Amino acid sequence: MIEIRQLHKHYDTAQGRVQVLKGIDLEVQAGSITAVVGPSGAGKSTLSHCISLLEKPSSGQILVDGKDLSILSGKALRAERRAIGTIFQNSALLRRMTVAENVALPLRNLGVVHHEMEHRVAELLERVGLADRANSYPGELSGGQRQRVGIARALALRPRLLLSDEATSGLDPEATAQILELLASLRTDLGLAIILITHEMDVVRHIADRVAQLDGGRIAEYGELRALVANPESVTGSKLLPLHPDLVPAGYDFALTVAYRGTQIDPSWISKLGSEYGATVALLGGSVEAHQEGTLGRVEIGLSGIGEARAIEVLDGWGLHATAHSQALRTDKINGETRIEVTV
Ligand SMILES: Nc1ncnc2c1ncn2[C@@H]1O[C@H](COP(=O)(O)OP(=O)(O)OP(=O)(O)O)[C@@H](O)[C@H]1O
Repeated sequence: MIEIRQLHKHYDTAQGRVQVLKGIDLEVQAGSITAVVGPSGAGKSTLSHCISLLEKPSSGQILVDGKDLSILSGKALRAERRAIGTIFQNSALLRRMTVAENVALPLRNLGVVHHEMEHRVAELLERVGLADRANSYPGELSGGQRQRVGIARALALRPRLLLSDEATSGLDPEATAQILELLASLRTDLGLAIILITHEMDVVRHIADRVAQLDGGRIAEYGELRALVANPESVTGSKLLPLHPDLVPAGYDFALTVAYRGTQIDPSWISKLGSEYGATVALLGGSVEAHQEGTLGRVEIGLSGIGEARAIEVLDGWGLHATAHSQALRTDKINGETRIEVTV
C-alpha cells in the first residue's frame, strides 16, 4: 500500500516562496487505481515528481508498505526507489538503443547477470505484447507501442507502485484503449497500486477505482469513482459524466437529476416510470456507460403525472439517486427547444 501523508512542496524563487502542494493525503491500495485530476497549475506535475522521488518534498511522508521514502537520500534512496515505477507522457526511451536494451536498462544499472536479464526482458516484452519487437528501435514503433515499452521498463524492477504521468496524452483512442487495458491487467494480475496523473476524464472514467481532484495544491475531492458519479453535488462526478442542467420543459411538472447508485440498474427504468406509475417522462440529457463494476450513469429527466417525492422514492428503490432541480430552475419553463421525448 502507498500512503502519502501531509505532503507539502514549495519553491523559493526570486519573487519569493511559491507554495505548490499544501498538505496532500492519498492512500492507494495494492491492486487499485487512483486517478489524480485537476486544472492546469493545480500541482499535478509537482505531485508526480514528489511521488516518483525525482523531487524532495518540503515536508510530509511517502510511505511504501509503511516505509517512508521521502527522508532517504543517496544509496538508500536509489535502492528504495525501485518500489516506484514511472511512465511518462513521451515514454522517454533512448533512441539509439533497441526495445530490449531500453527495457534492460534498469536491470543493467543494478548489475543483474546477463542471462537473467535476457530472461526478464523477454518476460516483460511478452507481458506488454511486444515480444516480436525486441530488436526494433523506438523510432520504428508507434506512439502506443513506445508507451508499452516504457511500461515494460517501469516494471523491470518489480515495483509496487506504478505512477503514470499523462501516459496516454497525445495517443489516439485505439492506442489509449490498449494502454488502459494493459494497466488494468497489471492492477489485477500483479496487484500493483497505480496512480494515474491525467487531465483526460475519459481515461479516468474507464479505469480508475478512486479519484482525487487536485485544486490549488490541495485535494478538493477524493473518493470512489462510483460514489463521486452517483453524487449529484460532486464537482468531480459532474466532470466525469457531464450533464447540462436544464430547465423543466413546457408540459412537465418538475425535473430530476438521476444518478446510478447501484451496480445492477434495470435499463428499462424510464419506461417503467410510465407503465407502472403512470408518469410521462422527457429525457433531457444524460450519459450512461458500461464500467468494469457495472453501469455508471447520470441522467436528467422531466416528469409529470407523478408527485416529485413519490418519483424520488420509486427511483431510490431501483438503485437510482434522484435529486430535484433547484426552485429557481423549476419556475422557468422552456419553450420551443427540441427535446428527446421518451414514449412510456
Ligand atoms: N520549479 C518551480 N519553481 C517555481 N514554481 C513552480 C515550479 N514548478 C512548478 N511551479 C508552480 O507550481 C504550480 C503548479 O505547477 P504544476 O506544473 O505542478 O501544475 P500542473 O497541475 O501539473 O499543471 P499542468 O496541467 O499545466 O501541467 C504552478 O503555479 C507553477 O508555476
